[in-house]
Amino acid sequence: MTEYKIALVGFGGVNRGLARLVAERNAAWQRELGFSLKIVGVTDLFLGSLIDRDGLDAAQLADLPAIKGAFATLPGGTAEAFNEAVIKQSGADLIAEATFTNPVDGEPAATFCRWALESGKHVVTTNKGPIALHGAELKALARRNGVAFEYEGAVMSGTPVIRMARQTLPGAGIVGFEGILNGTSNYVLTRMEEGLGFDAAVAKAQELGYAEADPTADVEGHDVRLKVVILANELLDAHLSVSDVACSGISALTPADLAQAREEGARWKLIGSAQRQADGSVSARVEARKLDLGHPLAGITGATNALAFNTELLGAVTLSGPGAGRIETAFALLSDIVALHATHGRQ
Ligand SMILES: NC(=O)c1ccc[n+]([C@@H]2O[C@H](COP(=O)([O-])OP(=O)(O)OC[C@H]3O[C@@H](n4cnc5c(N)ncnc54)[C@H](O)[C@@H]3O)[C@@H](O)[C@H]2O)c1
Ligand SMILES: N[C@@H](CCO)C(=O)O
Repeated sequence: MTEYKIALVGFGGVNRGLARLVAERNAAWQRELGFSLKIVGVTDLFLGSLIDRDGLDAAQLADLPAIKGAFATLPGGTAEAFNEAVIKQSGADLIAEATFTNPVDGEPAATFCRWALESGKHVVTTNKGPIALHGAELKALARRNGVAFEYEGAVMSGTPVIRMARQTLPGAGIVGFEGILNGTSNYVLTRMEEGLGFDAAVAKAQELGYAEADPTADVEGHDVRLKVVILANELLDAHLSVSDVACSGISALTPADLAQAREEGARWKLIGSAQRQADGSVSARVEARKLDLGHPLAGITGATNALAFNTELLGAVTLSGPGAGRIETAFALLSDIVALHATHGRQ
């Protein structure tokens, strides 16, 4: 039986969700997955940090009030976030990185990943910044250090889009994709169609844990742009940078635009897409599109995401599932740990 010692970096919705899952399901994981998790460290800019090599109480962590410096109220805790110490000195062999996505340079999350990988620790992350902006470097660093770097949750939360394509579509000839890749903006469009105002719908998405720390990234398409870069580079072997992807969002759409679309038998959706061109290059974009109601993506509502792969042998292969949410995204971290257990668990 394997016990992974895990440190949580960033303790917002996602890693708190993981702590909740550890509290409730560790015993079942031992039986069903062949491993359990022991949380030995946790650090957060707002809450502080805490290390216990013998293991922290996951239920107590999950229930901790979200007040500034809250870790200082627990034995051995501090109000300061000692990120480097938690990553390097907590005795963890696995780091779950879930701090804010920085769409400009991926920092400081990319540095957290480097610290962990250089110290021979596996990394699982839901943070799009390090992967979209430093993915090749971090994957190479993981390989050099003989550890895993997994990031399934960065694109469609718990819905296994990267692994599904990598494991089941080789040979099918993926030549492009288009999809709804942001739960918040799809939720906002759905609620606006029901009559809620834009600001109220964004506030509700924040309350439900779907939105980025700055929801501008959701509604202006910046979040989808990072996901399109990740998918195109992973699955189309593109070498795209964020600046290669033209991007616009949904903030200019009014209730009247949505109502007009309904009268025309259509719906507005924020679509991220990429396509291999005849010369072998890959072009990609993010934009609001008015889709006929018969389009497979037109019926995707709320925080659900969907992605249609365009393949040479199968035509369109479409996957849909939750695109955001605390527990849903914590599951993505678990799925990454299952994957690394399969590849590195017996070393
Ligand atoms: N919530 C979702 O549905 C979802 C889905 C997929 C991916 N993601 C990504 O996962 C990550 C975490 O999401 P979340 O919903 O938990 O976000 P969140 O805003 O709830 O939590 C992030 C936490 O990170 C902490 N943090 C920020 N900078 C830090 C730093 N420098 N050092 C230590 N702690 C720091 C913050 O204090 C906060 O508590 C984000 O990158 C997000 O884009 C979220
Ligand atoms: N804010 C993102 C989280 C998932 O990456 C969304 O709403 O899709």
